[in-house]
Amino acid sequence: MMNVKEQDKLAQLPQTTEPRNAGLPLDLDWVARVQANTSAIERRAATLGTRRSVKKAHQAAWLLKAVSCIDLTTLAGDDTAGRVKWLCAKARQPIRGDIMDALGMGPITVGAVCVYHDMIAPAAEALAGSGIPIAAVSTGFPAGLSPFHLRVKEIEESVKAGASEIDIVISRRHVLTQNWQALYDEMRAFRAACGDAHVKAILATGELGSLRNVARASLVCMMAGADFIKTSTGKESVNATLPVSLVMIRAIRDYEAATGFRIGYKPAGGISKAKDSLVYLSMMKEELGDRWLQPDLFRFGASSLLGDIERQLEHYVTGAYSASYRHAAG
Ligand SMILES: O=C[C@H](O)COP(=O)(O)O
Repeated sequence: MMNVKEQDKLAQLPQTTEPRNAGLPLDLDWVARVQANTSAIERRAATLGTRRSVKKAHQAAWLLKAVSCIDLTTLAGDDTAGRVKWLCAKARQPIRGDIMDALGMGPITVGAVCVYHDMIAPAAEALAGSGIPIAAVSTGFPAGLSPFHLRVKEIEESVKAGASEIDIVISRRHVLTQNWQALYDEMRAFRAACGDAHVKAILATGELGSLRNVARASLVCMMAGADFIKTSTGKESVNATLPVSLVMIRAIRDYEAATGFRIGYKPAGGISKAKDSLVYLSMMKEELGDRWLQPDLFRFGASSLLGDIERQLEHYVTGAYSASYRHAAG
């Protein structure tokens, strides 16, 4: 079985804290220069996950790395305090103790728990003392079409209630009409309302019309101070995809090259298989480097990924697959 020495070195990288993105004045010339070569991006995306695979102990280490980067999410109209408390217990001990013992691993946690505003209080109670952050979706999630002052107020209320990460949704219409000033101003206001809480800008890429729009919206949100850019709410008909991810992480790379600020990336929606998480991690490593394999710069927004990862790890330690219903986080 795997022990710490056998682990891939990526699992031992230190947790560090980045200086926070200070943002930039809106640079419309830079925005206008941004293009996206859709066919080249799709060709590159098609190669991801096909060229190399990680096996056995290395795969187990990568899967544990993926677990540490999950924003364990419940965003359902029928969420209850009971469901959120169960999720928080899972966040504290994401992989069963017998599997972790067999792997020779000490305790790990997920990156954060992600909930609607009304579920922050039960999450705060259940996560007390764990150090696991609470992320709250905000600003009229998922459509973002409530009155602007209420969207700002919602952020303030969620921070007051105990969320240290706020996942805002942008106004898609500002992107579709190329109104970059309006998008920038909105994002600046959301960032200001967050105070010390970190802000993830959800672009809802499935509704932005083109990869070029995704690239430009990513850049504008970073200029306006986003700490993370995130693909989707999980509620659009198309959520996280590899082509969209390539566009967004290359925008992150360009922004770092120009400003020195490292922005986090959160693919979200529809990522439910362990093998998909490995593709995302290897894409981050290849495109941005090892620094983006830490939860302060990379998260999966996922409600059911953890269950499949636990099932694969159980297979690794026992040689047998159990039924997926036994891994209820799936
Ligand atoms: O931000 C997280 C997403 O809402 C989760 O989407 P999912 O339920 O498809 O994993």
